Amino acid sequence: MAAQIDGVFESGLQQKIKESKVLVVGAGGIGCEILKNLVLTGFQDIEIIDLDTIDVSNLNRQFLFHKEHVGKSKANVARESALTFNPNAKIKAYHDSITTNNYGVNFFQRFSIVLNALDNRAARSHVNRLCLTADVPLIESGTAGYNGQVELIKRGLTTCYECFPQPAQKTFPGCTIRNTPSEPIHCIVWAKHLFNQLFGESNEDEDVSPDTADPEAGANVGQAALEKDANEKGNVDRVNTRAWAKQCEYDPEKIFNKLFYDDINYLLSMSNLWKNRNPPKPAKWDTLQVAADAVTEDSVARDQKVLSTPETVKVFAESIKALEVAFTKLPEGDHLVWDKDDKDAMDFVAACANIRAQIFDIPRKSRFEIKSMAGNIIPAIATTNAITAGIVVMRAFRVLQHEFEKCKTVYVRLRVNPRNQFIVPDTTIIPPNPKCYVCAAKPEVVLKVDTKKLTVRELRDDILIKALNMVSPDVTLDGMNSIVISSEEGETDCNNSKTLEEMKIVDGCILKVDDFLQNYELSITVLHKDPGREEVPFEIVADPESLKPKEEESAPTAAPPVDDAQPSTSKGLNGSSSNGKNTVAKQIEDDDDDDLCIVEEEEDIVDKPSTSKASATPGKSVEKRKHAPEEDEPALKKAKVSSQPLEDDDDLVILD
Ligand SMILES: Nc1ncnc2c1ncn2[C@@H]1O[C@H](COP(=O)(O)OP(=O)(O)OP(=O)(O)O)[C@@H](O)[C@H]1O
Ligand SMILES: [Zn+2]
Repeated sequence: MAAQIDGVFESGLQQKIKESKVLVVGAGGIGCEILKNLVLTGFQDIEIIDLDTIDVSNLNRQFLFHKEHVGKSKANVARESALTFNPNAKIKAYHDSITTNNYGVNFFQRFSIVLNALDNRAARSHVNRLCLTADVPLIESGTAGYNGQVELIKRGLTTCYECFPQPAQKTFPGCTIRNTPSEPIHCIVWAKHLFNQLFGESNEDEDVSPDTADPEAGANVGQAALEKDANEKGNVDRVNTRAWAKQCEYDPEKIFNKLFYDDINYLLSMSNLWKNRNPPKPAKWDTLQVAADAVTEDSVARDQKVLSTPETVKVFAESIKALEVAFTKLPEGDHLVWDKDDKDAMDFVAACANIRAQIFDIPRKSRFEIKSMAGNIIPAIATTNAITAGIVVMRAFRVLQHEFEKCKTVYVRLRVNPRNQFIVPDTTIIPPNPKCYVCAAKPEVVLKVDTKKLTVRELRDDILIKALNMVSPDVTLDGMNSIVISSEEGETDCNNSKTLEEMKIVDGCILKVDDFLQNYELSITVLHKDPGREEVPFEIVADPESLKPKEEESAPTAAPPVDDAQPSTSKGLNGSSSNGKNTVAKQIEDDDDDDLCIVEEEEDIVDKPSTSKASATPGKSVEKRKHAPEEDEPALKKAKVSSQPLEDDDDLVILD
């Protein structure tokens, strides 16, 4: 192998490559490329982990996988394929999630470097926290279409993955979705919720019926609304939607009339909503034509054009019947899972979204457009993955040589920038944010929430797990010695449905949160806020200082010393609206210009002999917390779409 021939690499580096132990997290588009690069450049001790199995759709860009591997573990097959390049390498594969408690700080401390090749924010945050605690350098990477990014995360030296707020995945207020949609995406979200109500995992938060608790409807919710009983949550209590659909044997006409005629009439009766909006126009099945002929099976035509109303209604009817068949085949209690690649599920969502759009006079979309919006799809491009993975491994060389100062974040772009760069390094290494809610000396955030409404379960699932990316949080109320949430199964279940107020968690209280698996402690100051219509259910502010009235100019923020918390920037997280002052969230724009030109300005992208001293893995010491990471308890995480702030330059980047 070329990499082992003397003179290809500077000898010190060659030795370090041989001696190092590398963990690759994720064996997908970037992970496969990284693994191939590692074995080809002489790395000999590699571990790779991926929780997934190989899907046909992976084969166009994950070149360690072939047709015969479909259905098999990604990590295991990646290992086998990579070994064919270098049978002498030692590769250990784990078919598992990195967020389980098999992989705690002790596990991470065994590595010289960790290379992330993940596709979701939850797993990235988790690895970020463990690498910080274990003090192992982490190279984080991601691509989105033609854009890519590689950054080093090193405790005390660079920003961590969570130092600055990332734009939250866009969510929409329930009343917009249920009562007053105004954009195609509102109808698409509603249609996905409807799918879940009828066939999927039904979720109280995904109610599709008119919301009489909408503050904008005011006291005057209309005659029809008054006549019907609303339940204590303000939802119109019909028989459970799924039970009702079953009773009427998924009759497309009945379902259509309920959703698009009765419910719309009901909304019309909430007259306050339509004072400054165009009212919706109810649609009744027998006044519509249903296409007589089959809607084209030509998948391109079917995907690209906006279907006529008769065609849409036909697709609606056919997809309901097909989903009914699939659903009734399942064992009692089981449900379907919405998948953009499932023809009937996608047809159903596209048809329902377009019928609702028409009712609300919102532009309708092609199936393809709806699929992209519903599935948050940005195409993965093999070349971007390959370039990005190449940069990851070159960055790994720098890290092994302890040339951290040369590891500036690198962006891969489609077109050269005004400086003629296609691969663009940042100008400086950005130091950690001293107010980071993860890597600061004393991580803290303020949580603004309606304490009369938020339940303990919602605090755990929506805030600690979903928004703050914890896995197994324990929560106590400061000064009261009371356990609010325990990670021990069942121990605090009795609190789950209580509101924060009922738990005596009111304005000004401080919660101490500890996630033993991540070795992560966070202090949360709770501020009560009254509910408002379009407001997000909660807001997390990572810099409590930013909430105080500005009396005097705060001292300018200097580059932070490693372990010292200092005043600085504010950040807003999640709950949807972020008020982060530093957030630069630009939209990724796909260019169609294919004229690529690689111009390297900085030598540090190119491999070059190094003169720096190298040492083995840096000394690490980790404080053990109350639970050993080996204790087993499966960790569940929800995937989130990630994207990050960018540098000062024109285009954006990032990535999942
Ligand atoms: N918690 C986790 N532990 C281990 N591996 C993970 C975890 N979360 C995600 N992954 C893996 O990270 C990889 C990311 O690769 P990639 O972005 O190419 O996704 P993909 O699923 O292969 O492709 P696509 O999402 O485009 O269909 C996936 O193989 C995924 O299984
Ligand atoms: Zn940080």
